[in-house]
Amino acid sequence: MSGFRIRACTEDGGALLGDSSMAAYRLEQGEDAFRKLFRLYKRRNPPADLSGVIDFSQGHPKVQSKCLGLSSLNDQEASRVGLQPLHQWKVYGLEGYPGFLFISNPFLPGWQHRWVRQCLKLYPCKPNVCNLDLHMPLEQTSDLWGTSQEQLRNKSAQKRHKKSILEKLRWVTLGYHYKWDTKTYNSDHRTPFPLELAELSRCVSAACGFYNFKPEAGILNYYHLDSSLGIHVDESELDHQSPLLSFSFGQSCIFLLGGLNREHMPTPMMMHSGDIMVMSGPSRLLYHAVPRILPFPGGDTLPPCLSVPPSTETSDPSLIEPCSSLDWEVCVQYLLSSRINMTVRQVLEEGGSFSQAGNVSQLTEADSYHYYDEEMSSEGLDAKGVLMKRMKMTEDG
Ligand SMILES: O=C(O)CCC(=O)C(=O)O
Ligand SMILES: [Fe+2]
Repeated sequence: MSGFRIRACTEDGGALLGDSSMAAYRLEQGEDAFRKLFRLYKRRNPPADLSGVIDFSQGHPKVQSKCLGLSSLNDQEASRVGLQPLHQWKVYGLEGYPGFLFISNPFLPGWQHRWVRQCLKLYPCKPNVCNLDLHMPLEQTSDLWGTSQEQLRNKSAQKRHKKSILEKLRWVTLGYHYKWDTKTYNSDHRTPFPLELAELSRCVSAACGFYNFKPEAGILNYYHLDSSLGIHVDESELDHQSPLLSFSFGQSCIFLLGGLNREHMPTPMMMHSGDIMVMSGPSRLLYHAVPRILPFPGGDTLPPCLSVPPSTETSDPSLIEPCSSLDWEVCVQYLLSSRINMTVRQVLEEGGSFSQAGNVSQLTEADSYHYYDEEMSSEGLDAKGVLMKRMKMTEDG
């Protein structure tokens, strides 16, 4: 064990972990700090002490409020994608993480609903790509919403609920489609990036001072209560100067933000429905992971921001249409035990192309996603559709 690991445990770990977590936290030889903390928070029995997990909406000595330049996004642009006026946003930075911004649910009441509906009803449709395409015929994956909606609507009435196909969805890729096996994007595998999601991303990135951000690729992750996302760095994009944006909806999660290597003690934080993270500058290539999904306390309920009815406002119907109450019923049943995350990335540098870059894959372990999902693992595939043989080797990142 290196001296650095011991220091990380006693200094950073002491400040961030609650007492009982600290007792459980002792680095074993050969286990890096990130993996150790990942396993700690992934554990359900006995449940981990969450008192050291930063909740940005509750304040914390390491959290600083940030002011954004108010002229970077006007109220009308913001409202077209369901965002509050910029002066109402609560934006935070985190000590020790320059370039990292956390925006605490800036969505207008009733508007997250439209994004959830897009993620469940629209974005899994062709030509977008999803995990189910890897092991199901096209006829079965072409209309996940259509095949699942009745089953989901009746979910609460059923004693034993048979999983709908929509509940087997684990990821969708948009724009330049990420190839999980080679860990690359390709110029010849690109489909149109959804306009309204591009606009949402442009609004958020401009608000944070990134005026030239080009939303070129999206990875949507669909989590259930037993899902986690393994330790990784998002470095397959050829452009690392642009921010990576991350939007969360539904149940909350613990997100671990680490350093440039896995020996660096990560910081655990909550991500709630509507929260947005921006990883930019020195924080763009940090290790991170989602060890745990946390159902809203009390069970069988949604967080308050999703318990309001969907907004019916139609000021600019062409951008994102309202979520009907019929569609919302299906989304509610889905979200009672799920979290959806959308990440948006710029793939190419300004004026760059794949041929210039050579599109050479950097096959590093760091970049691989090591999902673990109890149900999917029983089907012999992990959430990204990678064979379990590989999963077993890397199970917890
Ligand atoms: O679900 C999250 O919050 C993280 C997703 C993520 O890291 C990714 O898709 O690369
Ligand atoms: Fe990531």
